[in-house]
Amino acid sequence: MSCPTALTIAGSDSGGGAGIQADLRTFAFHRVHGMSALTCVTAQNTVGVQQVDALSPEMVAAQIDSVISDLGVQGIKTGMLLNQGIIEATVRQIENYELQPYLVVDPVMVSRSGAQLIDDLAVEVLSQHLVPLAILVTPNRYEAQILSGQEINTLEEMKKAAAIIHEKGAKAVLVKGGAMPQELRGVDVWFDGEDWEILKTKNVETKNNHGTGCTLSAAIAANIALGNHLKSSVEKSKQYLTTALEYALDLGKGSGPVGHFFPLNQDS
Ligand SMILES: Nc1ncnc2c1ncn2[C@@H]1O[C@H](COP(=O)(O)OP(=O)(O)OP(=O)(O)O)[C@@H](O)[C@H]1O
Ligand SMILES: Cc1ncc(CO)c(N)n1
Repeated sequence: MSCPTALTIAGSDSGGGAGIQADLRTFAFHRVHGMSALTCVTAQNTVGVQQVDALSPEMVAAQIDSVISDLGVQGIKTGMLLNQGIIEATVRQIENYELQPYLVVDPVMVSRSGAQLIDDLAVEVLSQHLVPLAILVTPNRYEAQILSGQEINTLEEMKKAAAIIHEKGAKAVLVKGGAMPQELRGVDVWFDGEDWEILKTKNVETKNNHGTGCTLSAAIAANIALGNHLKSSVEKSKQYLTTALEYALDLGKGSGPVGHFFPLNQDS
């Protein structure tokens, strides 16, 4: 039996809510074979990130070599890339294997709780060298502020930031509204250079929202691997994420993980 494959280039979250753990669960939900190139290990839980250790850029590149040369790939997402060396290694491999048509970049820099997840130096390299290769880049409010150099408090400012980030070369941009004020929470702005779309779902009232961004970008990569067009991949993934958020798990003392396999949760 053949099966589409998707790759996450991202960090590990020991608490299982975000990072490769969320990505691989999301791939599995979509019946896509999940593969991973691990960039770093975080000691992390629902409350925060306690410690981080990086893998070497060579090891990140080697993992990408291993999976691409043997299994092939139809959808890719990047998550927490941590430092300049890892970002540069990722950029080289994307270019070597001409993986740009499959690449979704979640420019993980600052978590919604405000924790910095990437070195200062790395921000510039990510913005200048990785973002331009992507078919889609999915910044949250804070990341969009950094990438666009503008403050974002309103829907108009989300749209303006999306246009500025699009100028950097990404084919499309989705500015996510999870960290926006209440009335805009759950509202994301899509821009592909021609069309705008405001993706709006209800604001799900829950403190258990750990891994929303990872889950959304992994679902988009899975939908691309399944052969869906980019825009419809984004729309389907937004629906998936919203339901997963409604079935989020009340675990830990902080923000619990979203419920990736919500139909199973429903039965139990
Ligand atoms: N309370 C909410 N209700 C509905 N949708 C939400 C809510 N919070 C976040 N989302 C949605 O979750 C997705 C991820 O957005 P968010 O801004 O949380 O990303 P993020 O900060 O990268 O996530 P992470 O917590 O993984 O770092 C977006 O589609 C956003 O609209
Ligand atoms: C490993 C990892 N990747 C991404 C995020 C962003 O949510 C996180 N908290 N941890």
